[in-house]
Amino acid sequence: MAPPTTIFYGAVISPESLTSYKALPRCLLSVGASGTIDWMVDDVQEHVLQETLAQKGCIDVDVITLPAGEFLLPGFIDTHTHAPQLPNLGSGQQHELLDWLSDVTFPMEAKFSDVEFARRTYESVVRRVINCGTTTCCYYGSLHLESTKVLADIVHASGQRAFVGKCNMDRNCPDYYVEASAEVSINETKQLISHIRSLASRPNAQSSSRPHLVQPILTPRFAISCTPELLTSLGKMASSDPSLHIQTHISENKAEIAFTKELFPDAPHYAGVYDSFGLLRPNTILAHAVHLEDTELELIAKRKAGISHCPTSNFNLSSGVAPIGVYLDRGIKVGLGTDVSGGFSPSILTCIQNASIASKILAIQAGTHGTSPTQFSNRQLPVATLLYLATLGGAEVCHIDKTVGSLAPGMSFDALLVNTRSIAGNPGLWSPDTDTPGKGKEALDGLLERFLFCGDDRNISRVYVEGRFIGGNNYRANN
Ligand SMILES: Nc1nc2[nH]cnc2c(=O)[nH]1
Ligand SMILES: [Zn+2]
Repeated sequence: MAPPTTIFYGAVISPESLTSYKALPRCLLSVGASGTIDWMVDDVQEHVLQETLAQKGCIDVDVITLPAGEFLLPGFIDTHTHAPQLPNLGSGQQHELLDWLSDVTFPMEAKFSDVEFARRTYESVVRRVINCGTTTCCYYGSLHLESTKVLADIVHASGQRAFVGKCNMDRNCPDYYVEASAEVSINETKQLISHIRSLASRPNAQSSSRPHLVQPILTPRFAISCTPELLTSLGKMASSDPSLHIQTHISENKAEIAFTKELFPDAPHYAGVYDSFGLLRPNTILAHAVHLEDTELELIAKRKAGISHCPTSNFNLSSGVAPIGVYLDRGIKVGLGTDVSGGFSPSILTCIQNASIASKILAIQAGTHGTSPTQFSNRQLPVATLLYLATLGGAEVCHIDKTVGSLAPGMSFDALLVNTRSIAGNPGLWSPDTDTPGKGKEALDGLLERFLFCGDDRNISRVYVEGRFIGGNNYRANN
C-alpha cells in the first residue's frame, strides 16, 4: 500500500549547482503518496506552522518535526560498485589493478557460481549499502546470470533504486572465470535484461506499484576482458535500445592502458575503443578515468558520457589521482563511486572524504591555495562541490537528474534523515550552543561539513527511496 502524505518540518540541505547548495533551517516539506515532493515552504517560523499547513489544505496532519542537529539531505548516489566484491573489503591492498584482479578479485567473484552463496551474500551487501545512505546504486554483478538475477531480485525487494548488470568478459580472464564465447555472453545479458524488466510486474516489500526502480545496465567489464566480437554485439544492443544504460572501466591504471592499446592498436586511445563500438553516449558511466588524454576528454564531453570518480579505490590500488577539477571545468558530468572492493568502504561518505584529499593533493602539487569561485582545476574542491558530486552529479552521470539528486518540488523523495546529535552514537558533530537552527544557515553549513567529513552510518537515521522508509539506523533498530 502506498504511504500517505508525509510532512517534515526542520532543516533541509540540497545541492543547487557545483558551487552552491540550499541550506534551509526551517523548511516545511510535503511528500505525496506517489513518493514525490509535492511542495516545500522555506523559513516557516514555529508560530505560523499551523497557519502555513492550513494554507496548504493540511488540517490535523502528523508532522515529523526534526530537532536541532537533524536535517534532510538527498540520498547518496553510488555510480560504481561491485556487489560480489564486498566479502573482499580490506583485502589485497598490496596489489595494483591487474594483479589484484587475478589474485584477489576473480577468485572471489568465481564463488558466485553458487546461487545460494550469492543469495546470502547479496542480502547483506544490499542491506549494508542502503544503510550507508545510498539510495541509488550502480551495481556490477559477477559474470553469472542466475546470481545476478538474484542480486536484482534482492535490490527490487529492498526498495532501493539501482542499475544492475552482469559482467561481460570473454577473454583475458582465468579459465575458471571467463564466459565461453561472445554469443553466450550476449544471450545471458539479454536474459538478464528481460528478467530485470519483468520485475516491474512483481510486487516488492515496499509497494506493488513502483516498477521502475531497478533497471538493467550493459556491463562490458573493461576493454581488456572483451573481444571485438563481444563489443560489437553490445554496441548493436545499445543502438537498438537508447534507454539502456552502459557501465564500464576506463584508464584506471597505466599497465591496463598499455595492454588496452596493444589489444586495440587501431583505436586513437582508450575512450576511442568504446566509442568505435557505439558505447559512449549520455547514459554511459565511465569508472575511474585517472589518466585520460586531452583528446579523450574532448570525445567524452562531446558524447556527454559521465565519469564515476572513485578516489578511495584509486588511492588503495595505487592507480593515481584523477584530475576531477579539469573534468568539471570542461563541463564533463562527474559522480562518485565507492568501487568496492578496489575501494575499502561501501560508504559514499568515505568517498567524499577521499575526493577532498585527492583534490588537495593536486592543489598542493600545483602550489594553489584554497578554493576558487571560477575554476576547479588544481584546486581543492569546496564542500558544495563534494555534496554535488555525491548527489546531483551522480544523478547526472546516471542520467536520472530530472528525478533524483536534489530535494525540490516534483523530485522523487530519495532522501536521508541525518542525525548529528550525540544520541546517534557518533558524538562531537553537533553542539547545542553553536548548531541550533535558530543560528541560521551558517550553523547548518558547519553541520554539513562535519557530517561529510566525520559522519558515518550511525548518523543516517532514515533512508527513503520514493518516499518509502527502506533503511538507516532507525530501520535497523526495528527490523
Ligand atoms: N577497480 C576495478 N577495476 C576493474 N577493471 C576491470 N575490472 C575491475 C574491477 O573489478 N575493479
Ligand atoms: Zn570497478
